[in-house]
Amino acid sequence: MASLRALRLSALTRVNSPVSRLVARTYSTKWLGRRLRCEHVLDSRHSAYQAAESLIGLKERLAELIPEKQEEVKWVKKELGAKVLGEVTVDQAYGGMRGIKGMIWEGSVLDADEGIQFHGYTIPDCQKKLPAADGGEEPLPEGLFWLLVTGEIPTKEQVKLVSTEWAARSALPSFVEELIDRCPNTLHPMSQFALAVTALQHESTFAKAYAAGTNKSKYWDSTYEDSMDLIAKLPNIAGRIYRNVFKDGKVPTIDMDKDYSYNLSKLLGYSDNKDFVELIRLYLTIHSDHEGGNVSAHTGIVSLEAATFYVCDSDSLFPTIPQTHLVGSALSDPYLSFAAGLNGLAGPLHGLANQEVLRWIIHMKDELGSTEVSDEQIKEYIWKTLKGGQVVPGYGHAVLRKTDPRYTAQREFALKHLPTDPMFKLVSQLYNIVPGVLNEHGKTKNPWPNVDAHSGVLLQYYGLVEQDYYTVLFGVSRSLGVLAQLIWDRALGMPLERPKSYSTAHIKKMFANK
Ligand SMILES: CC(=O)SCCNC(=O)CCNC(=O)[C@H](O)C(C)(C)COP(=O)(O)OP(=O)(O)OC[C@H]1O[C@@H](n2cnc3c(N)ncnc32)[C@H](O)[C@@H]1OP(=O)(O)O
Ligand SMILES: O=C([O-])CC(=O)C(=O)O
Repeated sequence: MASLRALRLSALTRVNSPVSRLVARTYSTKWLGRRLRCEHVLDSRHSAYQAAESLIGLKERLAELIPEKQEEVKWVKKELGAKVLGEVTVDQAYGGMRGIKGMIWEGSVLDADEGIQFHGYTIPDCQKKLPAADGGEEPLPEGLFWLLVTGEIPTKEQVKLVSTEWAARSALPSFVEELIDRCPNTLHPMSQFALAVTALQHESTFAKAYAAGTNKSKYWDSTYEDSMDLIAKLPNIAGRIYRNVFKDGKVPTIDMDKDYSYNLSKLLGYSDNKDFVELIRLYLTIHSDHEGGNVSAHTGIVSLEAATFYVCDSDSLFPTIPQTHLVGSALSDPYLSFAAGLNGLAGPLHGLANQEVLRWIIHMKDELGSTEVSDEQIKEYIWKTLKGGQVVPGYGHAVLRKTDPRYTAQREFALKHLPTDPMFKLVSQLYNIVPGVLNEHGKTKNPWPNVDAHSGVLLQYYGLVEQDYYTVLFGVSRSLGVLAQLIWDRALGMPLERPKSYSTAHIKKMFANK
């Protein structure tokens, strides 16, 4: 067996292209010795890798881009470093730092009216340009990850390489499987998710490289390796949690020939339904990244550029961006950083809103006795929520001021695949009513729906009805955005984040005579 393996490896290595070297290295150092499953991969993939000989793989392309980007950033800092990005008021310091421009995030930029753009590509652009699976229409999230990392639209073959590599890296260490299996079913799936990701830190290439005294110019390499491993392992973590908490605890195996979304669907138990798999491809693409200031991104992984801020009405410098724990900037490895981000995503004002939305709608349906309800009944239900001092989940946004294009993409999916579903009709009815009520209420700056207002109704249509699980899927997707950025943070040598904070007493003192 060993000599057969060695033969196959040397055959791969003889194909002297960057891609085959990458694949050979991946198998030889990480997987081959450990997983018999890789035997099958080598058998079935060998010819594919030879055919892919002329392809540039993701890591090779990244390595080409890093020096260019480093030069670009050097130029921007030299030429534009003294420019002022904005002012900071005391209100903003108390107000969750809304509107403060204090971070660099390469993968995406959010426009209040247009929504998210990934390296300038809108969601409809991505749906048109990113490769889809054979027979499918929705973009493959592998392609979106490529776009986030490189700023370029990959070819179908390049996307296939990423799918293959993620499948090959997907196995979990047995102690992580056992850890998940030992969680009580009553522990929220998001807590199990963060726990498992933290435990995977045991495998961190970055942590080992750092401990071994690696030169910091090489940090991006081990950060890339960890990020690819971590993303690859998420379906096995997410699937295991779902099967343990809600099903029979039996976890299907990854199919080495299939794409990431198919495999996630398979591990959940829904891959027989091709429309569900398409939904997951869309879901993982659109939830991936939302620039740098959202809670999951800036908790876990952030890069702060040295911008200058002033307090309005004051000549005293106020360089304060009092943020929470910006774990990645402390050179915590990708596992620790992403686990921190997941804990932020698990909050009901952020990613947990998707479970809250479906719960709120089901509660409304139960209270009103049917999905056939009048607009007046819905209005009353919304007012009851507001008068109870609660938020209407799925509506409002810290930055967006129009309907979230991620909502629109999911609505279009529903119009195509489940136009007559009673719950979808209810979601559509809410879309026509909630903004008016929120406007009348008069507090919310953005009365329009966000991404979470739609995702649950799609998942429940295909039988994935366990709302408490939904944010785990969001977390799997968010890994793509935040880890792409973390790789760049290390490639660009972004510093430890440490903004300034003040106490209320200090602020009063600062402005006592002004
Ligand atoms: C993937 C995502 O994270 S998308 C967001 C998911 N979260 C939700 O859907 C939860 C419901 N929405 C909200 O709570 C908010 O709109 C947030 C948290 C998303 C944004 O918060 P903010 O930027 O503070 O919103 P905004 O500036 O409009 O808030 C002003 C007031 O309106 C209230 N408000 C905002 N949205 C809503 C809402 N959907 N229902 C009721 N009240 C709301 C705020 O609670 C705030 O009240 P306060 O002055 O008593 O504190
Ligand atoms: O941008 C935000 O603040 C919240 C959000 O929609 C996301 O993170 O996807």
